[in-house]
Amino acid sequence: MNHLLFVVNPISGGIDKSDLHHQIDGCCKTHQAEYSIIETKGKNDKERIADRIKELSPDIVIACGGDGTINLVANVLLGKDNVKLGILPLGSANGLATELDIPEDIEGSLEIILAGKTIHMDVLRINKKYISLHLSDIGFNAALIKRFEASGSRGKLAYARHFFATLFKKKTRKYQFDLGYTKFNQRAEMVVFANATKYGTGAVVNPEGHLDDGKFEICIFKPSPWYAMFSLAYHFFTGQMKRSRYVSILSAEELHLSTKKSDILQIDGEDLGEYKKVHVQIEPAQLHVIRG
Ligand SMILES: Nc1ncnc2c1ncn2[C@@H]1O[C@H](COP(=O)(O)OP(=O)(O)OP(=O)(O)O)[C@@H](O)[C@H]1O
Repeated sequence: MNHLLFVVNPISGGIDKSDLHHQIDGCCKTHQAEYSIIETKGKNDKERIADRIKELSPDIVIACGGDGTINLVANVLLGKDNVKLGILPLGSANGLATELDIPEDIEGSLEIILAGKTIHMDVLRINKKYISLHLSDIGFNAALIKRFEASGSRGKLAYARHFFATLFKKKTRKYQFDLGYTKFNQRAEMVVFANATKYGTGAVVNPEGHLDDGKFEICIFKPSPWYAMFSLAYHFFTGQMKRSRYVSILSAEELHLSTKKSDILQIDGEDLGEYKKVHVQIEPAQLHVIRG
């Protein structure tokens, strides 16, 4: 019999989870699966989850929350091929769940978890410390995330307002790219380090990305006039970013990126502060992840 360990973030997405335990109980009974539940506290969670895994030896650990909760659980499961990572998307954006075709309804995602279709997913190691499972970037989008988070606002309208405010103040930086076999300089508004293909909004930044190909993509957004946002939006939402004259996409296994003036870095939706140097390295097949 499978043992499932649910890691529930009680505050993610601002979603009421009062019925979640009941739904988990119903679904696990139907599928004759044993289960345990642990709630995150926002402090020492990695250690508490690792202790529970040691104690229970679960077959699947399910991150119930947003991308931050998935990143937390993934950190504990790295390199453990015998424990699968499941996702119950209960965050505000749920970018990785969308990428893995996991629906946002609880019953639907539990069905997928119990069906057990998996991939061996790569992760990006950033500055030898953080892991990125989905999409990380330096520049425009990270500044937008920081601005939006600091405002404390929610919803699409507020997001659009902050998008335009960031757009009209956008900066460019001269970056040095060192991929080992080649080095070059390029001025850019944003550089994306992409394991996945699209943001939680559905905007496809990296149309040819794969979570399990042993590579990541560097998507370089070159300086553009403000009105280029119309053609960029078209390419984002039709999955044709490779055709944009303002964007270059390169495949890589390792990148040393540097700039003279620091800029904001975000990893899987979390603002990490400002950096002048970013080192990105692919770590292939680190997570055994359940997909739809
Ligand atoms: N019990 C808790 N109380 C307060 N904060 C918590 C608690 N448990 C986890 N956290 C915090 O929740 C954040 C992660 O939230 P997560 O990203 O999963 O959801 P979200 O932000 O609502 O969704 P998304 O990132 O997809 O927009 C982390 O910053 C973590 O420290």
